Amino acid sequence: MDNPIYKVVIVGASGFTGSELARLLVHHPAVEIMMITSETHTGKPFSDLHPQFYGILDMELVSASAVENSKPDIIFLALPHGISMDFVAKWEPLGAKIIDLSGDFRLSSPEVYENWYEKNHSYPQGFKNAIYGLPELNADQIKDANLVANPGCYPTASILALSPLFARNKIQKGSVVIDAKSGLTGAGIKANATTHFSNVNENFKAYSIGSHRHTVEIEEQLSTLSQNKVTLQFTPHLLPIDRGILVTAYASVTEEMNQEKLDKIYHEFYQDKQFIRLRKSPPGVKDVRGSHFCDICPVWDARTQRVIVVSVIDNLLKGAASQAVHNMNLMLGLSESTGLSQIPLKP
Ligand SMILES: NC(=O)C1=CN([C@@H]2O[C@H](COP(=O)(O)OP(=O)(O)OC[C@H]3O[C@@H](n4cnc5c(N)ncnc54)[C@H](OP(=O)(O)O)[C@@H]3O)[C@@H](O)[C@H]2O)C=CC1
Ligand SMILES: CC(=O)N[C@@H](CCC(=O)OP(=O)(O)O)C(=O)O
Repeated sequence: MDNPIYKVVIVGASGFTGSELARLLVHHPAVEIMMITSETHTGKPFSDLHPQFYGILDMELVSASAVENSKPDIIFLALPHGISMDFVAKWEPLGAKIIDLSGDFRLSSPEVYENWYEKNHSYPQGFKNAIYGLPELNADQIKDANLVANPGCYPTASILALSPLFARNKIQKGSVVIDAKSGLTGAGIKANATTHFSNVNENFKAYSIGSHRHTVEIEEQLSTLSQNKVTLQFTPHLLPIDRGILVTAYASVTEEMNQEKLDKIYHEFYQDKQFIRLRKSPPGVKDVRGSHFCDICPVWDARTQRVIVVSVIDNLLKGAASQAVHNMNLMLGLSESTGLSQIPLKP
């Protein structure tokens, strides 16, 4: 018997992660893109907005209201936070599996969400079913999920950098500092004063010090992993590049450490994780650009007695779209790597 072809819908296809989803799904052997939506550009061919798809995906963009009668198997929500939640509330009864790329269902409760996102949550019931979609940590739960909260881009790079140490409770309480840098596509497709060329070009700056919403996402996941409440420092920076995140994480440890021991901890934790590449020298963002890889380099600094871990991802892929496809593969019982074999694009 032939393998089934699953029908997918991309909601918010006019944005950056929506178009990256389309790029991955066009050639995915187990799915067919049945619908792509936009409210602002309804009626236009997708390739008018994203000319790289000319002759490949010229399908017309339709309003999201068309989804209700379309019986999809998978719905990807590539919408801003605060918007996604209404679509989840409306579409959960349709029976399709939903993968939400926004932050609306990533946290432990509506109260935590409202505190960090400074807005009311319109669908608190959704938290009961949502599974945090980081395949390296939660694959078994993702397989059975109907609603997956795809992780944030900074949290993906940060959590993966530190998970092996937290899982074994090797980190000294209160010692973690995460210094993170992101390319501009992390801010979405709509231009604003911060992303204006002359404010970004040849510039480099920190933002949201002590208050970025990804802080609590990282803390919650590492708390669950270590079964201890984690509080950490997280500082994001805006890089004048298109895509890529580089995290440098610093921590003190609870026991005698050396490089060999550190390497062993990381190799054991990630031994069967095909998209984690442990590197001997610090990776750059171009080493993973356009791919689903997360490259990680853990270093022991004997002089300062600290662990320093560098990790890199492509924010639009491992930080968003390819992670969503990885989650879809798990939810559909497909091989995890289906459609995710892109080699990084360098230079
Ligand atoms: N960019 C990144 O690196 C990452 C993004 N994410 C998250 O993924 C989601 C999508 O991000 P990204 O693609 O960058 O965002 P973009 O801003 O590039 O695109 C979002 C799309 O959502 C649609 N949209 C906006 N408002 C509404 C609305 N009220 N109703 C319906 N549709 C709306 C818009 O399409 P239209 O106006 O055409 O309908 C827009 O193109 C966000 O939640 C983001 O936080 C997560 C990880 C990384
Ligand atoms: C460079 C940049 O602006 N990055 C975004 C985060 C990226 C993202 O989309 O995060 P969520 O999915 O959690 O919204 C920011 O700092 O707000």
